Amino acid sequence: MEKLMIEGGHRLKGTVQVSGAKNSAVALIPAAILADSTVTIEQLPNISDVRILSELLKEIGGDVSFENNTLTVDPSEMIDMPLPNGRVKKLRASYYLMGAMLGRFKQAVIGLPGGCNLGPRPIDQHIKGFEALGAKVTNEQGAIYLRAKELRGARIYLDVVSVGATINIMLAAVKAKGRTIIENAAKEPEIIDVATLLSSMGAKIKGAGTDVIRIEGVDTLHGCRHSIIPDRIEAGTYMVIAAAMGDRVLIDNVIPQHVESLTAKLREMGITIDTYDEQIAVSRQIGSFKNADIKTLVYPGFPTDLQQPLTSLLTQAKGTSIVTDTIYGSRFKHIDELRRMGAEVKVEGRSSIVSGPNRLQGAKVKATDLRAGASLVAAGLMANGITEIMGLEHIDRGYSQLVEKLQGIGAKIWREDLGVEEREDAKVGD
Ligand SMILES: CC(=O)N[C@H]1[C@@H](OP(=O)(O)OP(=O)(O)OC[C@H]2O[C@@H](n3ccc(=O)[nH]c3=O)[C@H](O)[C@@H]2O)O[C@H](CO)[C@@H](O)[C@@H]1O
Ligand SMILES: C=C(OP(=O)(O)O)C(=O)O
Repeated sequence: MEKLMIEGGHRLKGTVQVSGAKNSAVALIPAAILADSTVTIEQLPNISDVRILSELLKEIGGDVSFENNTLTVDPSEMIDMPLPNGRVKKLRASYYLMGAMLGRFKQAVIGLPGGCNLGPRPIDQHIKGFEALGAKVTNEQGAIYLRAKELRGARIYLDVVSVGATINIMLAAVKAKGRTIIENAAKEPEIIDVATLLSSMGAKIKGAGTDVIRIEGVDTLHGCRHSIIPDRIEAGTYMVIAAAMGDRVLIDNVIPQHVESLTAKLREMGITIDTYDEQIAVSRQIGSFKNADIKTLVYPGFPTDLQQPLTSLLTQAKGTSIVTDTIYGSRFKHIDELRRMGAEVKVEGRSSIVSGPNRLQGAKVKATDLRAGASLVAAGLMANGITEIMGLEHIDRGYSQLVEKLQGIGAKIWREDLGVEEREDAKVGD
């Protein structure tokens, strides 16, 4: 077990290469189950969520290899093996095995997912969708059992705009008989990416990226080759870090439109941002920048996944900022840790209220979830002295080569083994 060490206060300069999108990857990989021949996915991020899902596909009989960020899956020998426990609990996106296995085998048993603890994360809309397609769904001892004689297309109106439910219903519906219409669908870029892969496999999908998705079921899906979109949340995290500490940091392999809500907010604060076709340059003129209020919304609104990293930047802004999370009202576990570093932040209901500017001091802190980890990394880079971040396993779920990428732009950051006492503490915290 390791911890992350950061010596803060160093200015950053150079180019950061963004990896493939975690939230696409974790849906594209299960989607391969639906094909009858080899699916190749290129430019995947080398993160633990991807490695765990690859192992899960092996567990159900897939012939899987993951080398040089390219995953090859031959799904032809897969079976409908129950997965009630084990690896499925280590990540959120194992719920996509439900839609994909239901679509292929007409049945599946999948343990309720893990992932970031952001307060309640129900999957009722996924289940509503599966049931509308004709599946019987039960929860038996923490695992979801799905069974269908056949899947028939249906009109499904989502009560809540949900990324996971939209993708899961697409996965279950592409091989159902007849037409499925998903209304009030989520519009995140990752949904378009999954629809692109499925279409390359022979699926008939229209409207991905709008709030009405139409699917005509087909009997078979074939293998294909697909290249994933860049990770807009990883790109956004580096933009925030560059805004705090960057002389000029070029973020390469990004679709600027995907991070527009962040770009607009940073410009409002007085940060200089230049956008190019696939790159964004972020520079901060020496001196203070302005406070800003943030409200997270579904895409194309400000992403909840960037709320936590941005809060660290707001500790350096002049004035009071209010960060309201309308998606996950209790996504504020990073605040206690930021306070340990000297930040003046309080939480009221669904909002955190940040007073700045406030010089942060290095401290021993713990990442409680993935983006809490990102916010602590950002804070550590801004702080005076050394910051030690525990809970690295959360960060490793979503940031490929974090240490190397930050070292590449001049950050003093490294991994260290935990001491005996720290190992014991980490076990107690599990
Ligand atoms: C693997 C993945 O892609 N994770 C992302 C995905 O999570 P995930 O797909 O789990 O998030 P959703 O879009 O489903 O959740 C949005 C909101 O809907 C609620 N909800 C969701 C489903 C449901 O059946 N019932 C329900 O009430 C949730 O509690 C939440 O308040 O989108 C989130 C919101 O952009 C991001 O933070 C996560 O990084
Ligand atoms: C919440 C996140 O991930 P997950 O849904 O996989 O837990 C995230 O990526 O910020």
